[in-house]
Amino acid sequence: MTIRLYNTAQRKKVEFAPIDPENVRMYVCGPTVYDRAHLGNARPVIVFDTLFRLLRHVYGAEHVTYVRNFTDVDDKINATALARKEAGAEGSLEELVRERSDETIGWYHADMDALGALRPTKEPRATAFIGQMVAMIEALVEKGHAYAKEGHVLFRVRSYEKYGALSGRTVDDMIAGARVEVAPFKEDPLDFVLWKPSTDDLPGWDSPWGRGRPGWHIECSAMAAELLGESFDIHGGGNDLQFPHHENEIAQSACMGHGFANVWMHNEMLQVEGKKMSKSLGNFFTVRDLLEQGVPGEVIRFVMLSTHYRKPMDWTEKKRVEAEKVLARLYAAAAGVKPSDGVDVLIIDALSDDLNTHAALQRMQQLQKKPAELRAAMELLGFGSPEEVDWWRSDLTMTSGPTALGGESLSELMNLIHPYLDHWQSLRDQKRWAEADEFRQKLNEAGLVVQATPTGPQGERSSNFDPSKLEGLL
Ligand SMILES: Nc1ncnc2c1ncn2[C@@H]1O[C@H](COP(=O)(O)OP(=O)(O)OP(=O)(O)O)[C@@H](O)[C@H]1O
Ligand SMILES: [Zn+2]
Repeated sequence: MTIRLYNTAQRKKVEFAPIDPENVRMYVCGPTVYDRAHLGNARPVIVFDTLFRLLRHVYGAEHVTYVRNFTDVDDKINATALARKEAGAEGSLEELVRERSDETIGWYHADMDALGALRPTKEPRATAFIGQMVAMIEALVEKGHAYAKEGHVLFRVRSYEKYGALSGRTVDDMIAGARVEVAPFKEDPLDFVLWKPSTDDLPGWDSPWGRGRPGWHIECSAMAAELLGESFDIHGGGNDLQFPHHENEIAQSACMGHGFANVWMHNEMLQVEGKKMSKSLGNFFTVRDLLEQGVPGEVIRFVMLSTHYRKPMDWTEKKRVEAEKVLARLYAAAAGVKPSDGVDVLIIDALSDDLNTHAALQRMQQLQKKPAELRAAMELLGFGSPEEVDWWRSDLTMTSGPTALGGESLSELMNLIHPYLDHWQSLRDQKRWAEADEFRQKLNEAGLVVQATPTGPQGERSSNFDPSKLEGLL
């Protein structure tokens, strides 16, 4: 099985050959944990989760290490902590910073779990690796690739000849196009911060350059080296990080003599009216907003995977509605069956072609009539099991139309069972519990399993469903 991936650094699809098939290693830039993740932030999570699942399938779950960091050194986290302190919150600033990061990480986990994303093998927090960052910065200074000035340490960009190679731009192009900060402590405007001083009211760590904190870029270089080694297979993130973040990561690590990442992968942006969804533009909604509106995580995942990761995409209501209909049908078809042993080869082929998730989802739909295969495909693609996911039951009740469900059309089936559900509900409304339970038991014997949900009673046919046994019950 050959996996082909588009390597940004080579600007083409390449055959993927891991350094060590016993330990395939991937690093993805994770969130800065200052607030709820917006829907754009979920795109790399879902994309690289799909790649993680493919790699586990091909090389074995035990043979893949996926690291995604939490950036918990950040002025916005500090600002929240300071505001809480000023409002009278108990604890030191460090504790309040920690509290804010913990809180945000908790939200992040809950939200990304709801999207069916597996937790990465390791999720390091930057603050737990300050020692490694300081050591790397010291080595860079020693090698002449960095210099200390006024409590800052800066990376000397022009000391690294290949700077810009990832995005295929020259240093001079980049100066012209970027907002580079000019500062008195910089030799060159392009030089970027490896370490900066902290004032007393900010979190800080002791270092050879005084009390301070690391810059963002060095975090990833240091954590990747520590947890994955000096060379590893895949580095991922959104294409908004390509420059400067990833160029800077490469410069730091290459100047350490590290091989760093072989394949660079970048997801395109989730957009709103042609612009990147982002906190700074204010054109965002959070994953939690959608979940609270009742959009199931599986539906968000499906919509996300419908577009290839290297294409920009929008979230639209139309896509949501369509995805929900399709998925509800697939869940109904896969419910109660055991997954087949293998996963349909066309799904693996599609994913192996630079994550052609669009084709994989289409193939998944073609498997509707082969429930065991369908179920295995849904598992591989990260759609939770029909027994644990329950929204689709009520969804099917609401859907009407020509959808065929095991012979009868869905609307015929709904017409058939509705009077029974209504009768059960009216007994419950009147608190005639014993009768309600007895009635439910009879429905059960006819193969109609009913249960109460916040949106009303739901019925599901079991395999021994026999409509003739319903006759005479009302
Ligand atoms: N609109 C988007 N579409 C796809 N990926 C995005 C989008 N916005 C951010 N990302 C990705 O989300 C991940 C986390 O990024 P980060 O925590 O820096 O985001 P952020 O600073 O909260 O976002 P913003 O860019 O909105 O300020 C990164 O991999 C980044 O590339
Ligand atoms: Zn990074």
